[in-house]
This record gives sequence, structure tokens and C-alpha cells, in this order.
Amino acid sequence: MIGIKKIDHIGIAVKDLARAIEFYEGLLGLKVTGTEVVEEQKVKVAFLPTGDSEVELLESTTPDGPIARFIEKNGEGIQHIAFRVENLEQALEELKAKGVRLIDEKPRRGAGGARIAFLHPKSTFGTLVELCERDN
Ligand SMILES: C[C@@H](C(=O)O)C(=O)SCCNC(=O)CCNC(=O)[C@H](O)C(C)(C)COP(=O)(O)OP(=O)(O)OC[C@H]1O[C@@H](n2cnc3c(N)ncnc32)[C@H](O)[C@@H]1OP(=O)(O)O
Ligand SMILES: [Co+2]
Repeated sequence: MIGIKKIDHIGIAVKDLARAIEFYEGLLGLKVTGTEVVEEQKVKVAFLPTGDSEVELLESTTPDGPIARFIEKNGEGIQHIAFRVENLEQALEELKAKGVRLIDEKPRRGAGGARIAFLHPKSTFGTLVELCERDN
């Protein structure tokens, strides 16, 4: 077993981060604890904690990134779910050995200094799954 600790965050694709934040902060009462550009993923993100997990709002920084493509095809909405794991490299090795299709064979750098990797939705019953490992 790969040792999932909790839902780390839910990734929500939005067209306009500032306007989405107005809703999540102004109307839902959540608070943005950080915003960041993650160049490798072509996204600008904002994190809003909700108890032990977070909402991650994602706006594309380019017309061709994964978030832009997702919105083009599906419109705005939930794009991925992220599970926190103890040991990402080991989890990836284990899943690969069991035939799961990995998008990332090795950990990449995510927001907030996390190590992240994605599993292909064709291998996960239709949901894009992110695994992430954090030091804290
Ligand atoms: C900052 C960081 C962090 O948290 O720290 C992040 O989260 S970055 C978050 C953004 N970064 C990422 O998403 C990186 C990983 N994502 C990717 O590599 C890509 O988006 C893929 C998931 C491989 C999809 O690629 P692409 O759009 O080129 O493929 P496609 O449209 O042909 O899709 C192939 C099939 O997968 C399905 N599909 C595509 N995206 C999906 C999604 N988000 N959830 C569920 N299914 C999805 C399509 O409907 C299609 O199924 P049918 O064939 O049945 O039509
Ligand atoms: Co994410």
C-alpha cells in the first residue's frame, strides 16, 4: 500500500483567478494563504485551506497548458484530486510495478515546495490524481 495520509488538496481550474478568489474569499469566507506561479505546470495557483485539506485554484499562464486545455474541453471545474503520501518515489515505483499509467515517472516540483506526480485518468477510473509529498 502506498500510504495515503489525507486529501491534500482539490484542484479547480478557473479562467480568472482574481475573480474566483473574490467568490471563495468574499462569499465562502475562505482565506488565500499563498499564490504562486509554477512555471513547469504553466499555472498560477492560489491555496485556500479548509480544515485539514486545501482548495487549489488554478489559472493557466499560457493558452496551451494543461489547465487551458482542460477548460477548453470541459469548462471550469474540478481538474484533479491530490493525495498526500509519505514517500512519493516509493509510491510511484509501486504503482508502476502494478501497471498504473504514470504521467510523471519521477517527482516534479509543485506549489509550496511540494514534490508532486500525476497518475493518468485512464488508469484511475476517470479522475486525474496527483500524489504529493511535503516536508511539514
Ligand atoms: C501546481 C501543481 C500543484 O498542486 O502543486 C498542480 O496541481 S498543476 C495542475 C495542472 N497540471 C497537470 O494537470 C499536469 C498533468 N496533466 C496532464 O499531463 C494532462 O492534462 C493529461 C491529464 C495527460 C491530459 O492531457 P491532454 O489534455 O493532452 O489529453 P486529452 O485531452 O487528450 O485527454 C486524454 C483523456 O483523458 C481525459 N482527461 C484529460 N484531463 C482530465 C482530467 N483533468 N480529469 C479527468 N480526465 C481527464 C480526457 O477526457 C481524455 O479522455 P477521452 O480520451 O476519453 O476523451
Ligand atoms: Co495540485
